[in-house]
This record gives sequence, structure tokens and C-alpha cells, in this order.
Amino acid sequence: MSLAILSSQRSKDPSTQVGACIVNKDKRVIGMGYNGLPDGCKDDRFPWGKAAHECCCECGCGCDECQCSKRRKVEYKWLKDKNFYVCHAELNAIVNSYGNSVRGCTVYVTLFPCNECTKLLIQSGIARIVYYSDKHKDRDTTKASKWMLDYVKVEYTEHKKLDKNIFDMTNEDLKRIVESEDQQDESANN
Ligand SMILES: O=c1[nH]c(=O)n([C@H]2C[C@H](O)[C@@H](COP(=O)(O)O)O2)cc1CO
Ligand SMILES: [Zn+2]
Repeated sequence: MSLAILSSQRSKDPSTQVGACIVNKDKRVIGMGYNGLPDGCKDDRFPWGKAAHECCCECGCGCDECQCSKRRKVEYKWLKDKNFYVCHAELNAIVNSYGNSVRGCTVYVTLFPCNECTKLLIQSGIARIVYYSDKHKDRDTTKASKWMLDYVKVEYTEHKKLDKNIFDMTNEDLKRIVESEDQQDESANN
């Protein structure tokens, strides 16, 4: 997980940085990735905002979940919304495995995978998901992910939490994560 966290820190997404690290049964790293634009798409030329809708009522929240009756369709949404362009961390981790099989592997992700990533993880044979944050647990995309994973019996486990925000972690914190994973593995093997 510490490698996934480090990887996430390379993301240019101002609202949510995500990292993923795929390891095989021998704990060899097979691929890593973070959420970013496709190769060659410059970070300063494409949008990093979200354009779910425009809201002209008092709440003005602009969030995905807003049910305001006055919400309007955003014009030129495709020019304003990062979701058209960003490659998710899990996709990049698989692509960065350079054709090595990820079947039977574990993916460590800093955020619970969305439904699109979940489809990709299932299709590539990932056996286990360990996630740190589930901050989008109320989104339909996350609910759909969990339904698929439960249905096909791909295990997903929440990583042990440190009493710290993921992005304020020091090297010492990252070491503590590695130690806690080693302890968990030891007790699972005994
Ligand atoms: O599975 C995922 N993998 C992944 O890389 N992401 C990225 C895509 C976006 O850049 C960001 C989510 O942004 P936001 O929290 O503003 O909706 O996280 C998001 C998810 C699931 O939400
Ligand atoms: Zn995703």
C-alpha cells in the first residue's frame, strides 16, 4: 500500500489522487499506476474539473449527487470535465505490467475501484483487492463494483488505517504500513 500511496502522489488531479500497485503471490511488483491523462495529453491543456451540472439555486454545490430541480445541463461538458480523459490508476497499473499476467495477483489501491476498473480487474484475473479509502462508497459506481465483486467472489479488504490523512504520511508512516502488512501476512500464514 505504501507504494500505491507514493504512486498516487504523482497524480495531477487536484481533488483525488489515486495510486494502484499490483503484486503477485511472491510479493513481486507487477505494475503500478496513478490517475492521469493518456500519454501525450498535456496536464495543462485538458480539464481537471468536474462539470456534472450547472446549478442556479442557493445551494450552488455543483456536486454529482445534487438533486436540485433547477440544475441545468452543462454546455460543452466534454471540454470541462476530467472524467472524459483521465485514465484511472488501476488501468494504468495493468497497462504498466507490460503484458505480464496479473492473474491471481493482489492490487493495492488507495481508493475503492469504480465499476469500470472493477470490470477490468475481474477480466484480467485479479484475485484480491486491498483498498485504503472508500470515500465514494455512496456512488452508484462503487455500489456496482461491490455487486460484481461479491458475485464473482473476488475478495476486497479494507487496509488497516493509520491515524493520519493519506497525503500527510511521512517515510516513517509508510514503513509502519509495510510492517503492518508483514504482520498481517505472518498471522494469515500461521
Ligand atoms: O477507481 C478509481 N480509480 C481512479 O483512478 N479514480 C480517479 C479518477 C479521478 O481522477 C479521481 C476521482 O475524482 P473525484 O473524487 O473528483 O470524482 O480518481 C477514481 C476511481 C473511483 O472513484
Ligand atoms: Zn476506476
